Amino acid sequence: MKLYSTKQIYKADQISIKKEEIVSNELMERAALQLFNWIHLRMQGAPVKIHLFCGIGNNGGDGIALARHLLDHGYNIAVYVVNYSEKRSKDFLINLDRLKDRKVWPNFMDSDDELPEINKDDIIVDGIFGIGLNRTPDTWVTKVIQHLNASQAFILSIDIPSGLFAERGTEDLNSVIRSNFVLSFQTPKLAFFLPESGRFIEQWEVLDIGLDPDYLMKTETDYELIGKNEVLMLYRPREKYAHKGTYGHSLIIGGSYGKIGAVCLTAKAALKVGSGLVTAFVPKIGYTILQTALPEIMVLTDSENEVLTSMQFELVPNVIGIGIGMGTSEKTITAFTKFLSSNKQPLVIDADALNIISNNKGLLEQIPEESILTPHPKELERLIGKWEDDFEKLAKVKKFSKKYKCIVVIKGAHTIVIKNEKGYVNTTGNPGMATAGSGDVLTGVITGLKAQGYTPLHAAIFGVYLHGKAGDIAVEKTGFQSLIASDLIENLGASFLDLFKIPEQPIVKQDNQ
Ligand SMILES: NC(=O)C1=CN([C@@H]2O[C@H](COP(=O)(O)OP(=O)(O)OC[C@H]3O[C@@H](n4cnc5c(N)ncnc54)[C@H](OP(=O)(O)O)[C@@H]3O)[C@@H](O)[C@H]2O)[C@H](O)CC1
Ligand SMILES: [K+]
Repeated sequence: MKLYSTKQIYKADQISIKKEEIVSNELMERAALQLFNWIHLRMQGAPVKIHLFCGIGNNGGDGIALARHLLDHGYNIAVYVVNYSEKRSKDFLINLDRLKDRKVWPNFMDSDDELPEINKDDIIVDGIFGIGLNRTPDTWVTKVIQHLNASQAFILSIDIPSGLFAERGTEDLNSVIRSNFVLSFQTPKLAFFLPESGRFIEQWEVLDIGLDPDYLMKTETDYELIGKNEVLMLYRPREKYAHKGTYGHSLIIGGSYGKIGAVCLTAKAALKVGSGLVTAFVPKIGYTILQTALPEIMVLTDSENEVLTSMQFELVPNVIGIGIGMGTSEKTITAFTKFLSSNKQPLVIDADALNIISNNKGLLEQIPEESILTPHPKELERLIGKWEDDFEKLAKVKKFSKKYKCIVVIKGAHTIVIKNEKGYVNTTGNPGMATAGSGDVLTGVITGLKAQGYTPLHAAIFGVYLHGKAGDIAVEKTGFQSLIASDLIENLGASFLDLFKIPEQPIVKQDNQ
């Protein structure tokens, strides 16, 4: 699913209005009707108090128009206008008049002296600010927002939680509505998926307000949301006459005393996603462990017992996953530096390999084009430096990806894969996956996919999705706390199978049955 920017949404509005020869408040009416239908379907006329807090722009206009539909259907409403500016939008005013025609006068709030009482069993509709927010709200508006947050009532936000910037960092996090549900028009906003802003959104859904399909289809976006439909297009079916050589050879380089388990996880994950052959290159101490734990793989060893001191081998793998549990001893740093100067194979670079590179940025010039880097937040910071907010982080990673011609996997609740100017936001995964070895498994998954012939970008996007899905399937059986990295590996098969599951259809009973 494409994630359109606010600029693109405003443009889509203009094009739709022109093409369909409609006036702009018809779009607002569509938005309000969609909101109403969503609420009505769930509430079925229940006499719960609904407080609608509306700003003076089009987000507020949506709220005022929604209030009219709720009123017409007998809902118990109270309408407030958070009067933060004199510049009321045209469509807000049209809808305010329509409401007044029904003898409803909203409560105009100009300060926080007049905060209304809200019960925890009431519902709040949040239409104070939408995507037009362009500066931090005034102190009194922030106090209103805090009052709503403190009420414990269910908060339904229109388009975006009020106070949250859709495309830049929010300076004052106290001025943001904590939404239980966001109904977002036409596209979810990028802010919903980033660690600092995503926490304000419990759930979201997109409402289609029929913006020009032609424009939406043709328009390229900077970000895409990756779900099942997107990865199904990437899936490469197996051929009947294939043999193990068809699906490539993954080499996993890593391990040190006490960290051979990490290599076990990576190597096994590479096998489990279908790499034809997997070889691990580890210090001698890993030999028996790997041969015992994973009879399906081959093992090469360094001359040293506890750390890697040379990374030389004769085989020619299709891809190398490197860094897992490797440590950063002097000898390993020297070996890794030498390896980079002669290596021509595609790389998936993780953990200590990233840390070594962070300490010697010149090494970045030596990584092959289209290598995949898989840093967690701390590793990323060592690599690109500190950032002010999540949006600056994304901008910095894009620049980094372009400069070093690599793909960066920014690990997090919504892992984002960046290649040049474009970002792919993953939708699978859960907090149970914040556990030891989860990243080692991801490195194995991406390496194993790359070995089979997926392009580096597709291996990264698909790998991140499968890894998260395996976690979602596993957590159903283990719960968040008990999920461990091995559970992810065990569920990679189920994660593939899930791609082809047909969603269950609701059973519709006929009258004569
Ligand atoms: N295609 C769609 O998705 C449609 C969306 N709709 C809804 O429209 C809003 C966006 O509406 P807009 O009027 O552009 O913006 P807002 O309602 O978010 O804000 C109104 C104005 O408030 C001013 N502003 C911004 N920040 C502040 C602040 N901190 N304090 C005070 N005032 C502020 C700003 O105007 P200025 O000229 O003063 O800068 C805003 O313009 C979208 O979210 C949807 O809900 C349409 O209804 C249908 C199509
Ligand atoms: K809002």
